[in-house]
Amino acid sequence: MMAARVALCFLLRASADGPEVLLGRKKRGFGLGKIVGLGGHLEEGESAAEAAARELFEEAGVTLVEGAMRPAGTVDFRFPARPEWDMECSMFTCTRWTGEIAESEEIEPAWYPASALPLTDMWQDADHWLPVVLSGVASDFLVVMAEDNETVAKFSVKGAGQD
Ligand SMILES: Nc1[nH]c(=O)nc2c1ncn2[C@H]1C[C@H](O)[C@@H](COP(=O)(O)OP(=O)(O)OP(=O)(O)O)O1
Repeated sequence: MMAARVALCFLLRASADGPEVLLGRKKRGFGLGKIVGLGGHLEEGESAAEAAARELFEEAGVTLVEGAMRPAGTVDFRFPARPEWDMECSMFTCTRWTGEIAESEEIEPAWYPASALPLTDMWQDADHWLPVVLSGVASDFLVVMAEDNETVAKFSVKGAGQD
């Protein structure tokens, strides 16, 4: 089965205590209750960057400043026990946007220190790849979930990219 294509964008801002990242608690759909990156599925004819920008507007009410999105690598999420959940995820970071961050029906956004991510409330694979992404290193990751679709059976870095 072909993996669905999804895109995430991590908004970053500076604080006195170091960089912070915008994540959100999922209020419905896939990963309900978990804290996740903002984003979602690509629509027909959309690029990953276009999808990420659309989803950030739909989920948090912000408009990304054109040209301010930086490609931040990919994650190949595989669920061998549920192959229909497989996702090929393109990631971006962005430090410039307009509009006030607002809660939506899908997600409750909040800022977290990059050095103190809410890992216990995230997918269990996130601690393998999110700190790397936030450090500015663009890599291509492979995450294979175990039979329970929650624990990580295998994690690898396919190759280091350019940032
Ligand atoms: N193992 C995993 N770890 C993780 O941190 N994020 C994962 C993951 N597997 C999938 N994801 C993310 C990627 C993707 O952005 C998200 C699912 O996409 P969506 O939020 O768009 O799904 P939904 O079905 O809830 O939404 P709609 O497309 O709005 O119906 O889950």
